[in-house]
Amino acid sequence: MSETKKPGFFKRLFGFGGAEEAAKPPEPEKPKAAEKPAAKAPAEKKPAQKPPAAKKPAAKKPAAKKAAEKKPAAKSATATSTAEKAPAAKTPAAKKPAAKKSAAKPAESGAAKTSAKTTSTDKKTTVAKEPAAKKPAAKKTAAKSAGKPATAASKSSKTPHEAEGTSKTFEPSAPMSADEKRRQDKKAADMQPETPPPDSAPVTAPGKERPEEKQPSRRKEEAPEADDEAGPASPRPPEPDAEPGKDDDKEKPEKTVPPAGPGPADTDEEEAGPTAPEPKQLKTQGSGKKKSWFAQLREGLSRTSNALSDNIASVLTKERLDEDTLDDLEDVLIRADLGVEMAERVRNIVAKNRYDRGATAEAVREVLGDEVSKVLDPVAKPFPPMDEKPFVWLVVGVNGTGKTTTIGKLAHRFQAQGKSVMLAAADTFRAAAIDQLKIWGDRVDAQVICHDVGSDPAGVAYDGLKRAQETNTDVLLIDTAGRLQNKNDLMDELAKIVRVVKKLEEDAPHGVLLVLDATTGQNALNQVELFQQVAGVTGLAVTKLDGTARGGILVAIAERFGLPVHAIGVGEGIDDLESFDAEDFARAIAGFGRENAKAA
Ligand SMILES: Nc1nc2c(ncn2[C@@H]2O[C@H](COP(=O)(O)OP(=O)(O)OP(=O)(O)O)[C@@H](O)[C@H]2O)c(=O)[nH]1
Repeated sequence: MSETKKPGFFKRLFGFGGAEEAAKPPEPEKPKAAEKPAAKAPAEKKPAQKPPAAKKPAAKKPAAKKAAEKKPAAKSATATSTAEKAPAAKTPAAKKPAAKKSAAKPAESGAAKTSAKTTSTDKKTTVAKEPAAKKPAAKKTAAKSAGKPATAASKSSKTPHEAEGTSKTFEPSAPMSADEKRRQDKKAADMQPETPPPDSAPVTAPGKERPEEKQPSRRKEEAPEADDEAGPASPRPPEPDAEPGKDDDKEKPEKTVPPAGPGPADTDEEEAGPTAPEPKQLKTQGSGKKKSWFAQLREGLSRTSNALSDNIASVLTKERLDEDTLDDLEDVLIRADLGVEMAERVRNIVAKNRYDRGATAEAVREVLGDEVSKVLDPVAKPFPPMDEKPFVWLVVGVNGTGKTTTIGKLAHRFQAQGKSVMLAAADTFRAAAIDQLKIWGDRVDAQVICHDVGSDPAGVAYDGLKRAQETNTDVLLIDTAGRLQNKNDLMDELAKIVRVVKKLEEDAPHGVLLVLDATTGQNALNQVELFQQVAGVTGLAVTKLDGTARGGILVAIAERFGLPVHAIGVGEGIDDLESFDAEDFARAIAGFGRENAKAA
């Protein structure tokens, strides 16, 4: 594979977020402190940390609790325009000879790639790749929302471009001589690598709000076996303004990767037609020295843990703990998205054990680490064995959370376990989404089943499963769109996919993986709730834990829903998907190094 740059490069080069970071409003939570010294296991380890485990936290501050739990008002679905009915002016992919492309060219334009794809099992189905050969491979508080990260309003009011702060053009202000002009042009050209081309799709933090988009023309196309289903798929609504995952709670853009793939804010892509996005810059597997898992996690969560550690230290200024200090501590924990239950528990333990003596920040972090670990331990579960063949994963989630990327990473991971993998592009909303999956298919050398943009997602899922059965493929990963206008549309679409695949395989889908973006903070809780209702989620993958200050949300999710967390995303690279280790995560978030680690 020829992924050229590591995605983390720009991130590390610019710090988290680069230009975007600079452009965003200051976060209250962070007096930027140097990273805490790692691995400081307190000498007197875990003093009497045996809290009455299920002890109901003191019934104090009910109002506060409510306030904190109150969800950031999910925006109501407001988009009004109706789906366009323009018949897609596409020509069904003609049967083309198999032209398996080298996966080593991710940088090729997707359009070119697309045209080179092998096609056609069925009329409209495009098989983007020959079957991949098996390759063993390699409350009062939230209340304090005033103090809450300057998230919401200020951010959401930004246009993508404002938020990105990236588009730079070079315009001479006055007529210039030819020489000057040449010099200017050269200068501009020299800067190009660091500056996204002005006409490239802006890449912003996923899930960001974007202006209303034009609906891609949608051809009515039904799943082959779905005609007797609940009628044609409801016409696609326009891009909603009010998706569960993209409102005020969204953390500021974490990063801007210069030439980037189809981020969620790629406003122009729909209109631009099926032009493949620039491939994301992936961390090439095996290239460079890969950090240990814990080091990567610790680094990724450093924003969360640094902010938390600093804030904990800042409230523990008195010699003795008093109620005010404990309240402040609780607030700090709630603001870190850890959840009210966790915050209260830690508060109570600290109060119980340390009240008369005062508490050090380190001791509090010890308590926190232990408690977080207890909550996460039961949900840290690897992927199931996937004995069924093909094992069908329906991958769901709000747009921009990292579904497609996670699918690519998973394909790579499953292949490394000796499984053959097929991908189905049932996110037919955007051409770019389909192309993005194809690019991933190329990278991991997996067959991609796709139809045209605007076609019926259930049809794609059906064809994907059929093809996976025919080719004896081990795992089928179905990408879906999460950009539906409202819950009913979402429910209809996902329900139809499920009905249709069940016609071929009664037990399918065998797993429903919800991909959550950790940077969305509390909104992730709403998303779990919604997708649990509409799709029966069986497990979670939590992405973008690298560089977010809101990693605590995973704890709140675990505490509230108890759903298995199969994997976490800690970067954009193909290898940046890790199994979830509760203790490692707990220690990283509490700002400790890992004892006995060969890590770091
Ligand atoms: N830093 C970081 N970025 C990630 C991670 N996972 C995905 N991304 C990036 O998030 C952006 C959105 O990812 P996608 O895979 O396109 O998300 P999606 O849910 O498929 O989006 P739609 O196709 O719009 O529904 C891309 O720029 C990814 O590279 C992660 O774990 N860490």
